[in-house]
Amino acid sequence: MTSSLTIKKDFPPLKNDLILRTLKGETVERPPCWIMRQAGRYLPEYHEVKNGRNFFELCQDAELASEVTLQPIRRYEGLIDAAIIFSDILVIPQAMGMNVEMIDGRGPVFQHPIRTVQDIEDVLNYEVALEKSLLWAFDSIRLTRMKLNGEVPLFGFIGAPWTLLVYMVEGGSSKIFRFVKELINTYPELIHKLLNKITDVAIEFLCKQVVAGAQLLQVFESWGGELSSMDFDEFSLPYLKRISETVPQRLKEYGVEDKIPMIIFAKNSWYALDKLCGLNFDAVSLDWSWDPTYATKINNGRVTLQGNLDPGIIYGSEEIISKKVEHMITSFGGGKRHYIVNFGHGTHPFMDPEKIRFFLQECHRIGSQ
Ligand SMILES: Cc1c2[nH]c(c1CCC(=O)O)Cc1[nH]c(c(CCC(=O)O)c1C)Cc1[nH]c(c(CCC(=O)O)c1C)Cc1[nH]c(c(C)c1CCC(=O)O)C2
Repeated sequence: MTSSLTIKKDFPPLKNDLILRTLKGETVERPPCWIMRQAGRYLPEYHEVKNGRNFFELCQDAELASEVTLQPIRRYEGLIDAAIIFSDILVIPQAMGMNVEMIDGRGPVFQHPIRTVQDIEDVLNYEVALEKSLLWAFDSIRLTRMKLNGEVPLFGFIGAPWTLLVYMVEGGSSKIFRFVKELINTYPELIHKLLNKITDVAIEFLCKQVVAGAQLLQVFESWGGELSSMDFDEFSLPYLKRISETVPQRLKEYGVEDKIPMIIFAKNSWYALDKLCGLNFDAVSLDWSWDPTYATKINNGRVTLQGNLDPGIIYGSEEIISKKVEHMITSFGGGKRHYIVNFGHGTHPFMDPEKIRFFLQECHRIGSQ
């Protein structure tokens, strides 16, 4: 078995570095394009590979996970400028000793969610061994880098600490966030200890994904918008800040020479945009609640912006897709600098892959003008 600690230097040379150049702040020929959840259930070839398997079983099989990662890159040949490793944000809670299953039609389900002080203490006392529990993730990244053959760079990712806490406490998806709100408003100090531990694991996991071969990183704060502005400052922002500052330092200690770009996606956290642009991330990904012109003004050239059309446009007509792509790209300043095309959130299982192709083609056409 390969050791996850050694940096492999003989991956195939990168042929498309558009997204990396953009993230360095360079002026480029057109905006790079990728899509959150670009692999998965809307693709018939995904179901063929999944073939009734359990979701986490699929993630943990390097051969199959790398195949699924490559599917959108192959299908939309030349239209997508980055791959994202096929895995899930919930692998961190798993590595922290929690049992999570993915139930079809229901989403993630935790066997024993954190509900009491004792539950928190148990997780705090759990000894995390990433190289053992997530060895499959590093193997999967390494194999995917080989199979990508330098076509496009590969993203590693994590869920941000607050979003992971939500899942660990609610035990799955939620609408009212009753249990996590109860805990943060009853035992804030203990919750901070837990968020700090999740952050430590998240930092380590991001760095080890890079050591295994990830060339850029995205942090998903999908439940950011469930916090008030004041609570975001307390329960999300400090941990995002620590991740953005510590990962580059730790990577140097790991012997990684290249600067690894990092993107933060904090969904519905509109009140935090100015603060997010001031952290040490290279890009901020926006959901569709943002007017690109206003976001560009607030950013004021500090970072690259990514996003942000409502993925729901894919259910619409080609004429309207074109119109909205045009509006998006021009409002982000034409797309030749500091801009990456994406949706404001992930694809849905019901989307027509050919409509997504049309969207990507239009982004190329309009972004090249
Ligand atoms: C919140 C979150 C999760 N996982 C993720 C997030 C952050 C992004 C977001 O906000 O959507 C991140 C994620 N999940 C998945 C990826 C793989 C790479 C890619 O984007 O193509 C990524 C980057 C695969 C997946 N993760 C999941 C699937 C579907 C599982 C299946 O095939 O049955 C996939 C392809 C399952 C998952 N995973 C999660 C939920 C809530 C669910 C169930 C709901 C749903 O089905 O959308 C947690």
